[in-house]
Amino acid sequence: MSTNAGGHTTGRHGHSGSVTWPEARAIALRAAPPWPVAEVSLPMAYGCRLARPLRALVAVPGVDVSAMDGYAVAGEKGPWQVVGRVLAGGHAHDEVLKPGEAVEIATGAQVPEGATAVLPYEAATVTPAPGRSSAAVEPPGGPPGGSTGVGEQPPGGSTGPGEQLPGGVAGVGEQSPGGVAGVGEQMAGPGASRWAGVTVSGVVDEGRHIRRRGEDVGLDEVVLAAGTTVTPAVLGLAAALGHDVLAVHRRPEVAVLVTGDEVVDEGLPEPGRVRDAIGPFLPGLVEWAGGRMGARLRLPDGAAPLHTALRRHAEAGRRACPGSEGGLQGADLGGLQGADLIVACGASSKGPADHLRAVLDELGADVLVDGVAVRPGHPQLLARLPDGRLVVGLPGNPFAALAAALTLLVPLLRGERYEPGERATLAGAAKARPPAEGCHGTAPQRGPEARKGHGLAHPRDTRLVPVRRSGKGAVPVGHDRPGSLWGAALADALAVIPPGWDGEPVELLDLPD
Ligand SMILES: Nc1nc2c(c(=O)[nH]1)N[C@H]1C(S)=C(S)[C@@H](COP(=O)(O)OP(=O)(O)OC[C@H]3O[C@@H](n4cnc5c(N)ncnc54)[C@H](O)[C@@H]3O)O[C@H]1N2
Ligand code: MOO
Repeated sequence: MSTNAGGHTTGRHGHSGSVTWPEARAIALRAAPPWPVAEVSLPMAYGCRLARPLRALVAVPGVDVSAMDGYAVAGEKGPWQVVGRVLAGGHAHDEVLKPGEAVEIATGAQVPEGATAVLPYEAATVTPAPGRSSAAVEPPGGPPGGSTGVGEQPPGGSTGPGEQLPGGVAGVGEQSPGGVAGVGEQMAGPGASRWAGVTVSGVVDEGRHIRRRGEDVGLDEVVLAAGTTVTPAVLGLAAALGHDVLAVHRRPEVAVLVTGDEVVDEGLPEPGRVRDAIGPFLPGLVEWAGGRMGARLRLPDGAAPLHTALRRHAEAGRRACPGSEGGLQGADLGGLQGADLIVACGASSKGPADHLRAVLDELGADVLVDGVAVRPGHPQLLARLPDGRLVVGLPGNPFAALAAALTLLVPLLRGERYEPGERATLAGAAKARPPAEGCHGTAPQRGPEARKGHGLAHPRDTRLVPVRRSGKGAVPVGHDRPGSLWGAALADALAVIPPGWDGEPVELLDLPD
């Protein structure tokens, strides 16, 4: 037996056959398989982890483009003769720009070969052709409602030759929304006569406001490592780099078996019945931990229904393997055919209706965790079926089930992405209910130790205590009986209190928000 950094002993401990809480979590992490890889469309990849590094299928930008609305000019000194216009998404200017020439250009439009820099409208002085009105250089159809075309008189003043247009008033980009200059319009060639004699001047630095091909991302450059979680930004980046599908470890699908003849799914439970309080919290927890919620089946008490459901799942798994034929029809599989992992709620303890352990044995499962020295949640199970699929057994008491899910299920679903929680001091520990004698805890400690809050500790078992983070540390919220989720609903974390805890900072396990 050894002691880890959190002060827990590791190895078999506490209840017969059970392992310590840190060891149970470590076993689950070791058991987490790399979930199957699939090529999925971008929206489907959201929340999954990349199975392969993300490479750029195209350079970004793909060609040299303008970073500003203005004029692409050739040669370092103006004035430049305007010879056309290029819009984003339109035709490129098909001639090499000669020194002394310029094209009006939109942000994102391809910069013509030969261009030295882009002169933004704000820095440009446009001079109409001598003896021609500004209308002569208007784009076809004239400027859109109120905006000023190149060389047109700006509001509130006359535009004499050489006068600078007000920044942003005239612009290719402004004309497009008005439908004046269609996307792709290019005024080189015959249309260039409209520009005859129009010049533009200003001061440019070589290369200024030109985004060069591959400047953001080079062709074939690796931008993200395998294992990266696909966030909204990753989806946008992948699209920008030319991807329509991504190879991801698809999110494991979790099927849930809810046992218990006394458990009802809706309405007011009659005396002797209880509402299912575990089924409702699992979908959110599974999604939060990176899984996908699959089928939920209600099973009557008894070994046979549990045996049948798990055996069918194993057969469904074999059918799902490439090359396997025959077997059960989809309708017979009870919705378990897609599941990578099964969670069984209840039936994990030692009562006459608690058959999970025996059924797993009958099915030849390898039981990896059979009870954990933790309160609440000690009758929790982790087993691997002969086909490799994992079964997590959660206790029937709802808060115990939540604590067990955070112990085994979340590490299994997160795998390599799992990170232990931060450490925090425990404040106001007196609010927490000291563990009661018996199966759910031990007698509270008395004296100065208890006043420091050490009464929360159990001599042999870890305790998981609902807390809320505050400026003064984590504050136990109370209401933490195994059968009630009240405390967990008030809390934002479970404090992990090691056996024999003496007041040092404790790990906080996040609760799903
Ligand atoms: N002789 C022993 N008895 C018990 C032990 C033990 O070690 N020895 N452990 C106790 C602890 S701790 C727990 S937790 C429970 C776990 O029991 P099971 O996992 O077998 O679950 P059940 O017996 O079916 O139910 C326990 C309790 O929870 C209620 N329940 C069950 N399912 C749900 C649900 N989906 N939603 C809400 N409530 C549910 C059920 O009605 C029972 O009250 O065993 C102790 N006994
Ligand atoms: O799992 Mo039980 O207390 O530990 O409710």
